Amino acid sequence: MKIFKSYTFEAAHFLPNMPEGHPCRRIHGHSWKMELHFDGELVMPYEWVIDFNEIDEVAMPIWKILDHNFLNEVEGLENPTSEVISMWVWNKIKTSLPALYKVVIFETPEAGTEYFGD
Ligand SMILES: Nc1nc2c(c(=O)[nH]1)N=C([C@H](O)[C@H](O)COP(=O)(O)OP(=O)(O)OP(=O)(O)O)CN2
Ligand SMILES: [Zn+2]
Repeated sequence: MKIFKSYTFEAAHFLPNMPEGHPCRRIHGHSWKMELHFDGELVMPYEWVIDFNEIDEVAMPIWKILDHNFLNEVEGLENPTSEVISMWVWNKIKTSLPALYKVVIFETPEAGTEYFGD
């Protein structure tokens, strides 16, 4: 059984490795979406995989780092592509919630990354 929770956050970034004059090298902002997907058996007698509230307890401290922040100043996000952010989120969550099987980052409604931990 697969379950997920999603979180939106507002954050600014720029991509420092892009060439001079490239629009992504200028500071700009997005309404990002982070999805956390889990895979596991139903736990009885609750008949759920993980309590959504337990996911929140792990995810919210991470969300607080990201929301209304300048991502380039966050340790590990010096080059904050969607790919880097999805790996960063995975590494922060996987130990606490081992059933994590996919992190999805939407940089815009049309573009983003899926990361499965390898
Ligand atoms: N593989 C990646 N490509 C790009 C990333 C990224 O993280 N991974 N990031 C960017 C920029 O940050 C850009 O802000 C977002 O990309 P884009 O989809 O091009 O967004 P736009 O709104 O500018 O695109 P439209 O053409 O208006 O749809 C670029 N590439
Ligand atoms: Zn961007």
